[in-house]
Amino acid sequence: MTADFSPKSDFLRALIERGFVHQCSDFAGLDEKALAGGLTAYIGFDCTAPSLHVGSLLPIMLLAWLQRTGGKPLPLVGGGTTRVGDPSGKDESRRLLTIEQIDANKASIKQIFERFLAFGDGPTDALLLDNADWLARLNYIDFLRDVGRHFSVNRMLTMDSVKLRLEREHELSFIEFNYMCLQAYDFVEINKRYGALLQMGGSDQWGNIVTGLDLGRRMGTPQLYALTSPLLTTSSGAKMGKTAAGAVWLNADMLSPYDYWQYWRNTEDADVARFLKLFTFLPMEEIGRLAALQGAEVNEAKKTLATEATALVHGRAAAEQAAETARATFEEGALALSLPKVAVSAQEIDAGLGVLTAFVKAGLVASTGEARRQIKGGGLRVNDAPVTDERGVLGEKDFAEDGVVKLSLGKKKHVLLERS
Ligand SMILES: Nc1ncnc2c1ncn2[C@@H]1O[C@H](COP(=O)(O)OP(=O)(O)OP(=O)(O)O)[C@@H](O)[C@H]1O
Ligand SMILES: N[C@@H](Cc1ccc(O)cc1)C(=O)O
Repeated sequence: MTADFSPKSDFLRALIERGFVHQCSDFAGLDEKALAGGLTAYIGFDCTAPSLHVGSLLPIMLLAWLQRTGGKPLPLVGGGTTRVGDPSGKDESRRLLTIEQIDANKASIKQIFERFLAFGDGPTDALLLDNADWLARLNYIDFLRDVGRHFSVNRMLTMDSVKLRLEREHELSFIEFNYMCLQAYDFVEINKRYGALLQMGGSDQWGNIVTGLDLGRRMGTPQLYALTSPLLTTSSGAKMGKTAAGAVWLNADMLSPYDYWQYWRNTEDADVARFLKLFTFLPMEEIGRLAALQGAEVNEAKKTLATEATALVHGRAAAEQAAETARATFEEGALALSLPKVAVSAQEIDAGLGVLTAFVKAGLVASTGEARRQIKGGGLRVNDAPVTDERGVLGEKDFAEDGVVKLSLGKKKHVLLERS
């Protein structure tokens, strides 16, 4: 769809070459607006959780690219729309959140935008909007008469968010059915208030966004534009942002910068180049060089991805700290595995290997008496934990996953007892 279009504007060029574009209502028209300068665009984020997750990074990066190429980004929190609940891409009705929950979520979501966008009063400075400012005050009858009359229910029934529920005979409540009207109205209102011509979002938002284009046409706005990004999955088909352990949150109090770094470090080989383009601002030439790395060197590219992506969300210092912790942990692990090993039979372990005997077997002390003396002086450790009980017994649990237990005398002498 984008293959035969060569953009003239820096904005669309960056978006297309980095893989951000799934659909656009009018490439040529939007390119012209972007080229003219001062393009204002908005993206909405509902406050359904206390933090955004890596799936929402894609829309945030769209806003960041707009600002970097001379446009004005308007991130919007859905203080109003979250009270209704978007059925797009959802098989089942959402649980309605209380207003207190929504406000708490909103407060903790907001901070993330400041990491990616420069806010202020200048022409390309970002402004944070909240649709509760206009939606919460709407009068039902006035809204139906002024706005509702422009919506065709026939057309609404053809939208994916509605059609999929109807086809599967899954419940779609009236409140959810209204959601697209509110998002469409937002677009018209944001055009009036801030001159936004473009709304972006993930591909699941297409129906809601083009409903806004339609409404704008009927309510006399200038031509509005829609652009969506692909909904990202990893090469193995998992939706980005969700892991078996839960979502990959952006707020540090919900996922530590170290775990966030590790998430990116564990990227599948086939995704590295794609993710470098989407989730870092590294120049394309640098990404080209990293993408060409082969074999074990791919790990270098993954580390760069992890550090750059973490720096954007948590700051450069936290990202470098995470990279350093990962390096140290890895090197200590490698070091441990190259320590001298002494075999102990499985029967001996299963019968209960006394801690004193274990240190004698390892050759770290000459006798159980010496072992006792060392314990009193705090000189012996098992798997880095000081031994305090001379009657202690080493069991299955002490032999870590790879079947070894690390015995240490003082700081420098280590032996691995290996189950054989
Ligand atoms: N994996 C993804 N790739 C691209 N965009 C995404 C992804 N996940 C979410 N988004 C986009 O981020 C915005 C917020 O999404 P939304 O509030 O639906 O969260 P969600 O995590 O997808 O929801 P849920 O997990 O409850 O199904 C939307 O514009 C959506 O299109
Ligand atoms: N519907 C969007 C959020 C949104 C809310 C209001 C808008 O005007 C635009 C977008 C989502 O669920 O992700």
